[in-house]
Amino acid sequence: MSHPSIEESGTHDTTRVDDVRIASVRPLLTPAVLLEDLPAPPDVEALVQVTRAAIGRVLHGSDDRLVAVVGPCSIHDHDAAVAYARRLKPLADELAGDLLVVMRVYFEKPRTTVGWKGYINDPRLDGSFRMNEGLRRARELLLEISALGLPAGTEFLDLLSPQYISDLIAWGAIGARTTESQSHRQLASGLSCPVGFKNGTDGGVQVAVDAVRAAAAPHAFMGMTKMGVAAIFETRGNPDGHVILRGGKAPNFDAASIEAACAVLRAAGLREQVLVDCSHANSRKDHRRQIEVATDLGAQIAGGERRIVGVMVESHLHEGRQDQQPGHPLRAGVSITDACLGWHDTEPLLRGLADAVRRRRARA
Ligand SMILES: O=C[C@H](O)[C@H](O)COP(=O)(O)O
Ligand SMILES: C=C(OP(=O)(O)O)C(=O)O
Repeated sequence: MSHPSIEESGTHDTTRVDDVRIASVRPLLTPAVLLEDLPAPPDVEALVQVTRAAIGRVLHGSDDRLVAVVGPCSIHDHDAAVAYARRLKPLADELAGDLLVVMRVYFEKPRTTVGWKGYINDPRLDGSFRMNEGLRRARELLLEISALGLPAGTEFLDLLSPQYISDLIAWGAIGARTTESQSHRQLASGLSCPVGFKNGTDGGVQVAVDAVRAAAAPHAFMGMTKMGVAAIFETRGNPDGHVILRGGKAPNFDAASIEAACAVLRAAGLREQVLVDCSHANSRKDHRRQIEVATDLGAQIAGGERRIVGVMVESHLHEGRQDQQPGHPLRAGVSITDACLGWHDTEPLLRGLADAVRRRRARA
């Protein structure tokens, strides 16, 4: 039997029994240092607070607008993200009577197997994993987008990263691959923003409904304080959890699927409401199908469906996606993860949804 060489085994000390598969440990800056360097100005804090409260009112039925979480699948380029935000902001203002627009500012990507895990994990896109730089750049971007007056939403994937950025987040998501995770439900129970839970990748809605229930309850769990110290956190529970339908083995945005999801919520004694992701398995990963999904949702909303409280759209400056290839510069404003709608299709899509909300209101 051949044994790996000492070099291959990742440690030079063959007597070790702990950390034998840890290749290196590097220092991580503390949240307190980053927040001191890049504090949230009062106007940004106010934007975050006002938006969280407004989303809460939508979820609790006293605001009849539709939450629209719109933006790139993932952030990889600061300037392109700011350029996108500059386009979205005037439209968000124009449609603000009908849509509560939150920009998708996703820094952490859960992968089916392996792949680039996002701007915080690897901001230089080259496997150098400069996470201190990633956290700093993420916070800088959130501050810049918020300073435009546009609130941000993100997926919380890592359990420590919220300490660095969550004060700048108006709406959060727990993804399809982590909705069933106790750790993520505990995290959500202590987050200050409304949190949507995706249905499972197989389409299972029960796990997301269970997550809403779990996150509404208080929990005690281990975490890290802003000063970077291990701590036991005791949470109050998050009353603003909700389900996000993202499709699974089949899409689940049609009226029958909305009813089926609401039946599961009803059985659990929860608010009958869903935010519908036009992308992922609902678009069968074809970005252009998001238009069909949004059109169908618009028809349901215009027909009086009040249980659709929000939509999610993956959209960038330009449509489609691109692979990173050594020696080939990336095209600006094009996704490097899932394919996105371009801006030219996003604008009419949002106008159509706003019109649907107006028609629903007129019926009421
Ligand atoms: O939203 C992004 C992707 O769908 C998700 O992160 C999974 O990506 P992958 O299947 O390409 O790994
Ligand atoms: C990863 C995402 O979605 P899901 O968890 O539904 O796959 C996403 O919204 O970026």
